[in-house]
Amino acid sequence: MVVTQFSTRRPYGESNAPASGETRIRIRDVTLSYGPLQIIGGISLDVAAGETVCVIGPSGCGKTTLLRMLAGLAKPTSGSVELDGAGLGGPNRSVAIVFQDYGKALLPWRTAAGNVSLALEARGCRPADRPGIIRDLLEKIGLGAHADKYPGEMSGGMQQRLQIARCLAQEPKVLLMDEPFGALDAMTRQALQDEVLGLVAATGATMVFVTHDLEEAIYLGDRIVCLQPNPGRVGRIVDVSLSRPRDQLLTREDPEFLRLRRELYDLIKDDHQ
Ligand SMILES: Nc1ncnc2c1ncn2[C@@H]1O[C@H](COP(=O)(O)OP(=O)(O)OP(=O)(O)O)[C@@H](O)[C@H]1O
Repeated sequence: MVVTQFSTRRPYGESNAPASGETRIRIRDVTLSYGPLQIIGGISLDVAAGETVCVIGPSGCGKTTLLRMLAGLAKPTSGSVELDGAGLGGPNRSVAIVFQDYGKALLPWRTAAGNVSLALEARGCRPADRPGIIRDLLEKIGLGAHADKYPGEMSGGMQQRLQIARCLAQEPKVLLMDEPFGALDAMTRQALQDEVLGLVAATGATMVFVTHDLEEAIYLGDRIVCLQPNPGRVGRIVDVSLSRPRDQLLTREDPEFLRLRRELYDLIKDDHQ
C-alpha cells in the first residue's frame, strides 16, 4: 500500500461527504449558541448509512453538544439536522444515545431485564414478545446470566453493557456514543469496543462515537472528524482505511494504524497551540 503522509486529510471547506453509501445523517451549517456564547460555529457533515464516524477534539469544543443535537436533545440555533432526509425536530426512536455516565442513565430500581424492557415498552413492543427479546439482547452483550441483577449489583463494565443493550432494544438506525468507555479499565474497554463493532456490523447501524482517545477513534472509525474549538467546527476529516473486522492486536500493530495515530496526534497538538 502506498502511504502518502497527508493523503487522508481533508481541509475545512472541502466536501464532508462520506466516500460512498446513502446518507443517513445530514448536518447543514449548524450553529448553536447559549445566550451570547456561540458553542457550535457552522458544522456541515454527512454520515452514510452503516458508517462509523468518530469525533475527537479538545475538551469543551462541542463534541457532546453536537451529539445532543443529533439525538434531538438540543436544538440548533440555525442550520438543520436531517435523518434519512427528514428534519429532526426532537428525540426520535431511530436514534439511540449511550452516555458515559451509566450510573445516571440506568434505573436503579429496575433489574437488568427491567431496564431493557423500558425501551421495549417505549416502542410499543407486545408484552408477550418482550421476555424473548430481552433474553436475546442480554445474551448478545454478555449479560445473559445477570438478567435479575440490579445496576447497583453490577460492575461499571456490566452497567455500560446494560445501557448498550437498552439502546439496542430501540432497534435504532443510529447509535450515538458519548465517551461510553471513558470510565472503564483498559481490558473492559477493549472488550466492549469489539462487542460494539460486532453489534454495529450485525445490525447495520450507523454510529457516531465521541472519544478523547485517539487510538479508540482509529480502532472503531471509518472516518474521524476532528473538531476545533471556540466555536466548535470541523477542522479535519481523516479517513481510516484499516480492514475489518478489526483485531485488538493485529489492527493496533498495523503500520497504517501507527501512521494515523501520529497524524491525529499532530493535528490535536496543533489545535492546542
Ligand atoms: N446548557 C449549556 N449552557 C451553557 N453552556 C453550555 C451548555 N452545555 C454546554 N455548554 C458549554 O458548551 C461548551 C461545549 O461543551 P461540550 O460538553 O459540548 O464540549 P465537549 O467537547 O464534549 O467537552 P468534553 O470533551 O470536556 O466533554 C463548553 O464550553 C460548555 O461549558
